[in-house]
Amino acid sequence: MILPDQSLLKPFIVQRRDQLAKAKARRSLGQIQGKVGDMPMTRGFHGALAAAFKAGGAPAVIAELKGGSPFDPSFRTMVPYKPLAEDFEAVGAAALSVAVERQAFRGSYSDLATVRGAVGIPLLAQDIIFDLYQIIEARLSGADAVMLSAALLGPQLAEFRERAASVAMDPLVQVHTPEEVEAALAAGADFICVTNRDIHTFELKPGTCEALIPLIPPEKVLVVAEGGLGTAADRDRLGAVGAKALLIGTALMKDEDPAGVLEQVLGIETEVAD
Ligand SMILES: O=C(O)c1ccccc1NCC(=O)[C@H](O)[C@H](O)COP(=O)(O)O
Repeated sequence: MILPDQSLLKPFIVQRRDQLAKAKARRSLGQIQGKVGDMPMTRGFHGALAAAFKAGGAPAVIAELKGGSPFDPSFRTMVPYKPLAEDFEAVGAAALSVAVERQAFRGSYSDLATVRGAVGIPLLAQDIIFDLYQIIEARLSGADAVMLSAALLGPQLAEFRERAASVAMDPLVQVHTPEEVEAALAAGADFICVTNRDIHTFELKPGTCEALIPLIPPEKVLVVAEGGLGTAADRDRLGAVGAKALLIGTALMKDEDPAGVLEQVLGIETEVAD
């Protein structure tokens, strides 16, 4: 793992490492791996986004459920996940991202299991992944995809991608710089998420998606855009540069009417009663 000393992610990783040590003391990697065969087959996350893009001709939307955010300490949500996930699916989200990391994103594997029981669309487990154990945990909790940060994993990226694919999950590789785009492509990524946010400083740099997406070959890679997005204009603008999906979290979760925001992004007209 590559973790600069000044990374704001550091305290969260220290805590996550501690949780993982406890989880491994209870059940080893070998033990949890042995359980994967008992799990139902995953629902294709990449495939669902590709199909939604093809059907709609505009970027699909991955709606993210999270209880908080490391870059916005004022953001805490207690919205019950089951009805929220059902609403997102009914409105037209092609897939959902569910935070499973406790300290930074205020999520849990139990949140993921709740959402898995509520909807039929595929799910991404949103974690800060630096240990192969987390990939198997995500699979056993019902996730169909995991986010792998090129910045954090560095030369381990290919190994983590392969491990996710080996348990039938779609690895989505997160990038924020031209060098990370290069590293993702060199690691064989066919599914890349360009983020406007620097994961070490938490700084939002609007325009990163527009600058980096054109560097990615569209015939080989399905591209997702994320970070500070949440309007129909974002969808149009990023669709025009080649994004096939947007991942939207804060703009939905901070609003009093998350499904209403999703409707606006998707351009769905709602009838208003007189
Ligand atoms: O993925 C990470 O490891 C990560 C670490 C630190 C900060 C952000 C990180 N990922 C980005 C997210 O998970 C956001 O939730 C996602 O981009 C949605 O962004 P937003 O719509 O701005 O909430």
